[in-house]
Parts: sequence; C-alpha cells; structure tokens
Amino acid sequence: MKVTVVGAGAVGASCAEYIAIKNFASEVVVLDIKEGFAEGKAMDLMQTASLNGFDTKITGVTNDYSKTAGSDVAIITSGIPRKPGMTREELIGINAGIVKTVSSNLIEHSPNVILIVVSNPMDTMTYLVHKTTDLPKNRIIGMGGALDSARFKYRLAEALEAPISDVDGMVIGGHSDTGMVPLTAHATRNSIKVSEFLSEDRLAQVSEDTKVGGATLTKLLGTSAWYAPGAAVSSMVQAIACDQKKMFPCSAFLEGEYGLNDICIGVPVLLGKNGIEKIVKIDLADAEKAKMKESAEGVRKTNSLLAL
Ligand SMILES: NC(=O)C1=CN([C@@H]2O[C@H](COP(=O)(O)OP(=O)(O)OC[C@H]3O[C@@H](n4cnc5c(N)ncnc54)[C@H](O)[C@@H]3O)[C@@H](O)[C@H]2O)C=CC1
Ligand SMILES: O=C([O-])CC(=O)C(=O)O
Repeated sequence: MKVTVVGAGAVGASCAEYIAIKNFASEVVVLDIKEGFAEGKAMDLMQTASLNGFDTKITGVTNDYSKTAGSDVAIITSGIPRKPGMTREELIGINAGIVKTVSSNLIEHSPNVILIVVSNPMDTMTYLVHKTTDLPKNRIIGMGGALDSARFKYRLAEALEAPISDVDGMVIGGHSDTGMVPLTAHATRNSIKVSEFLSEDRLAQVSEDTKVGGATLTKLLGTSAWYAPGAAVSSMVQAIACDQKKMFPCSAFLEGEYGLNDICIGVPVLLGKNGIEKIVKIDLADAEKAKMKESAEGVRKTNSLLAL
C-alpha cells in the first residue's frame, strides 16, 4: 500500500507519523509546496523508525507529483489552518484553490486513488473534489466525524469519570462549530445508554464541548490541532488498507440518504478496500433529524461560496 500525504505541516506530518507507526503501509510519500520542508519532515520521521519499530518507508518531495504515482490512498491536508477566533468556513477563499489543484494533480498521477480530504472547511472541500474531478463517490472521503467522535468519547469519559475504552459514541453532521450532531441518545457505557448515568444538562454540556472541540484547541494552541486529526486519518487509512469494513462517520456524497441530496456531510459509512463501501442508515430521533437538517443548511451555505 502506497499512501501520499499532501501538506507536510502539523496535520500532514502527524498523519504520516501515525500511519508509519501502525506499520500497515509499505510507503508514505509526503509532498509540500515549501522547498525542502517535506524532505525534512520525512527524514526526521525516518529517524524514528528504529526507535518506534516500523518498516514503512517515508519520503518527502517538493511539489513533484511524479513521485506520488500509483498511490492507493492520498490525504489532502494542504492549506491554511484557522487562528483563534476564526471559523473553519473563513478558510474557504485560500483553501478551495489549493484543494482543487492538489486533487487534480493527485488523480493525474494516480487514477485509482482513494482521496481523503482534511483541509477545511472540510465538507465543502470534499464537495469541491466531487464537483471538479471524475472520481466515483466511493473514492472521495472527508475526514471530520472520526475526529469529532473521538472528542465526543473523550468528553463522555470525562463526564462519566470512566475510562475512554468503556465509552462508545458517534458524531454526524457537518464538521463545524455549530453543525456537529453528537448522537447523545445513542452513546453508551458498556452497552448501557449514558443517559442512565448523566443528567440531561450534563449531556448537553458534553455535546457543546464536543462541538467546539476544534475551537477550544485552536484557542489554546494558537493554531488548530494535529495529533487527534492525524490519528483519526491513520485509522481510516488502515481500515481501507486492511479492508476492515470498519464504521466511521465520514463526509460522503449523499443521493437521498438521510433525506439529503447533492451534499457532502458526515454520516456513518463502512470503510474498506474500495473506500466508502456502504453508507449506513440509522434511525434518528426527531430532534436529531432536525439538527441534521439544520447542519446541512449550514454546509450548503458554505458550498454556495464555491465558484463552481
Ligand atoms: N478535517 C479535520 O478534522 C481537520 C482539518 N484541519 C485542516 O487541515 C489543514 C492543514 O492544517 P495544518 O497542518 O495545521 O496546517 P499547516 O500550516 O501546519 O500545514 C499546511 C501545509 O500545507 C502546505 N501547502 C500549502 N499549499 C500547498 C500546495 N498547493 N501544495 C502542497 N502543500 C501546500 C503548506 O506549505 C503547509 O506546510 C487546515 O486547513 C486545517 O484547517 C486540521 C485539523 C483537523
Ligand atoms: O478546528 C480546526 O480548525 C481544525 C479542525 O477541523 C479540528 O481540529 O477539528
């Protein structure tokens, strides 16, 4: 399995590191536009190989897409991150142009590639790739829900005073401060609904903390997060590489599922060797359906800013 990571910044390097440490890919190519930057990150990461015990070969290149040829999976992390006080949607002006060029270059050299879009505003960037390339919909996947669900589980464990491994839960909807839909009614501790242990108010707080998870970290760090985003991407790539048919909420192109059409937004999917193998339909409560509808309206508003 050959994986390309475009963008050798904070998130791109974290993706490359976790993919290598998990040791399922033979090769990771990191590409950046900044002269020598990807080469430096790749060399630094390779010098952890004997310490961390992996055999994945990581190489870095400056904007040379011929080195990415034959990639099975490519991850797009190129673009600017937000600063404290900004929304993800404000990044569209610069990132749309970058994502459009990068996806077209990747596909030119790897026509069978599965693309994972990370750059923000992620649902809109995923939609942009759908609209501007010929890739089938199962091979264009937006990463947001896997990360948001990990943050949801972190906040649930905190509220429950439980180990995170006791907790399960999922976040669907748009990857934005207001658009995420944490499925609190479905979340469990050891198969028991968390509502048995937590008050409605505490659950509402968990939900709110989850939704502003990225903004909270951006305020603390001065730029957005990278460890959990890299870990989330690496788990998705592993599910594809090892044909796991594992369920993650991902931004997928919808044609009627969840009552939505012509939009990329977070829904549960099964990831395997073909990318999105299936969009999983679950019964939502009326309140969750209403939140999903509102979330879709927010994503559509951002999509309307694209010059398509
Ligand atoms: N979907 C998600 O859950 C998450 C999305 N993000 C997004 O990921 C993106 C990257 O974030 P960071 O890594 O923190 O930013 P960063 O600034 O550390 O890295 C971005 C890298 O992209 C490179 N780049 C810019 N234009 C390029 C081009 N045309 N070709 C190749 N490389 C190019 C830059 O040189 C830089 O090294 C941001 O848009 C951020 O908002 C970040 C975290 C989670
Ligand atoms: O918050 C941001 O801008 C980056 C991101 O998408 C996240 O960490 O969830």
